[in-house]
Amino acid sequence: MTSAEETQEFDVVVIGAGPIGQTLADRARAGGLTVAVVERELVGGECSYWACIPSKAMLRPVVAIAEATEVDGAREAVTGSIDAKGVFGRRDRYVTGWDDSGQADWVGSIGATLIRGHGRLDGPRRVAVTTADDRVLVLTARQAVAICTGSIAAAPDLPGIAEARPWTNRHATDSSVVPGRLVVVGGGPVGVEMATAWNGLGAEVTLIAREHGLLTQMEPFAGELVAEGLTVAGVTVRTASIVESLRRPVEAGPVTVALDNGDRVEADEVLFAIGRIPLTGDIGLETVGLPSGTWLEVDDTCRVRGVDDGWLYALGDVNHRALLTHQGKYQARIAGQAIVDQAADRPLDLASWGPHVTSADAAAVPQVVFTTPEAASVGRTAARAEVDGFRTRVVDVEIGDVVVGAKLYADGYRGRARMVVDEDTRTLLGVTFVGPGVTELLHSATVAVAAQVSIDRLWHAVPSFPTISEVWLRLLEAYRG
Ligand SMILES: Cc1cc2nc3c(=O)[nH]c(=O)nc-3n(C[C@H](O)[C@H](O)[C@H](O)COP(=O)(O)OP(=O)(O)OC[C@H]3O[C@@H](n4cnc5c(N)ncnc54)[C@H](O)[C@@H]3O)c2cc1C
Ligand SMILES: NC(=O)c1ccc[n+]([C@@H]2O[C@H](COP(=O)([O-])OP(=O)(O)OC[C@H]3O[C@@H](n4cnc5c(N)ncnc54)[C@H](O)[C@@H]3O)[C@@H](O)[C@H]2O)c1
Repeated sequence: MTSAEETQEFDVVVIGAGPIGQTLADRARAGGLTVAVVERELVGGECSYWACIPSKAMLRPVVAIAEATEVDGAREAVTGSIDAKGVFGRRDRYVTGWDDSGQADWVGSIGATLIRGHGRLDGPRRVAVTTADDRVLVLTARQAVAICTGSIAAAPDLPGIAEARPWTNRHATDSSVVPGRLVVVGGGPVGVEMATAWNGLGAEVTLIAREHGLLTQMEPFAGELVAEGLTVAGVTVRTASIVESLRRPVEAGPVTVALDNGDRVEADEVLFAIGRIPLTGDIGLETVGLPSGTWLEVDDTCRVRGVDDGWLYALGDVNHRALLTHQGKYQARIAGQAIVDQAADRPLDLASWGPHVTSADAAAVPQVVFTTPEAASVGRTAARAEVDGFRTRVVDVEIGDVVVGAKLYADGYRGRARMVVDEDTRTLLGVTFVGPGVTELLHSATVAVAAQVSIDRLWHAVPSFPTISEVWLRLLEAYRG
């Protein structure tokens, strides 16, 4: 039982202080609302400590070296091997030694109240927080409760999995020891990025993907070029391979990974990067009539479906719209505006691309995979556009053959770009770039897709010479024919 003294009232209660919960708190505070943010582990969430930030801190040195070796004259200056200690030191700085006091201070600096503990819904508009010393504090929310609890790595139910003690994204991003041999299972973004990072750090890496290619959410050529890049870098890539069991008979000994074709791969560590499961199993969803442990289905303002009065929001990974930090933060900006406007009795504008609708979740999600080569995409793939019923035309260019800026960027540049055009509106449905140095190019495509810029107007967006951006001209020329 909780006593009346343990109850506090706020306009908004946010469960989970990852990047998405923090962004929502910021928007609600900017709109003058009172906000409590509940966090049970580290303020900053998975992204700050075991995902985006440490992985990119580790990948950047690997990519920098790979790029230098693609430039005649610079290549000769790359001697010796990567300094793993230096890379780990760099990562440790970016994760602030897994100390969240800076981010906790930031929550205070915006005028939100940080409450440390495990949050659970306790009926409509109520959140019960169990603190580390087992006190229960009840928070009530006048306007909204936002579930921003994120996700954890999925673990397969395989014989020998417990004794194998597999790595998840956590060990893959916080280990300061380079295993001699590492098996990475999963050909998605985590798998290919971690294979790139640990191979660059000196591990002998085998990447095992159950599908026929890698990065299957992107255009097929993205996975093909990334697989080629991994192979050239020394990674053994095995696609269409299923892990059937694991064995680590001696605790300090190697682990053996058994594949469906009878092959065995021995390694010192095995990383499972096979997707995520939502952290919704122990957050009191049943107290508001929702099933627990599932992804939360939301409308386009990120309100959870099936909840009366629309007071419950779910943002970021938990709603499974796009498991990306930037897209979850976008949802938080939109939902935050909706919560603030509703509190002020202002009507919501629910038109597509309006201020209270996360239209980009469906049409313009950008993603960069930081491999060598980099893979960057926004919007629909050609296959997706076809399934969605668009009348499309698809144009491809080999970047290294036709873009002078790319040739100058890397001798023997290998990369490809694709533009998927909606023939009825002559606007872009999706764009993909794969190649060295394309990451910073992606936002130009995101602007074109989200703003529905017509092909005819794109001719007036002149790329600087000689940059990789001139790929836009080559795509337009290919479209014109
Ligand atoms: C290895 C890896 C690399 C990635 N790289 C990128 C990248 O480069 N770019 C990108 O955009 N995305 C990347 N992602 C995805 C990105 O990490 C997630 O999309 C992002 O972290 C989602 O943010 P979130 O706030 O929803 O969840 P999280 O970051 O997981 O934060 C959720 C927070 O809620 C807390 N919490 C959970 N349950 C409770 C509870 N009951 N009570 C209180 N607190 C609770 C957790 O402790 C956590 O702090 C990567 C993912 C992985 C695994
Ligand atoms: N740079 C980035 O933007 C970035 C980097 C890392 C992760 N992320 C995001 O984080 C999320 C998680 O990434 P992820 O790569 O773990 O998941 P994912 O779901 O994107 O890819 C997992 C892959 O593992 C495969 N798989 C599933 N079960 C398997 C099994 N039992 N055995 C073998 N393979 C299996 C899937 O078919 C899939 O190809 C993704 O949504 C991703 O977009 C983004």
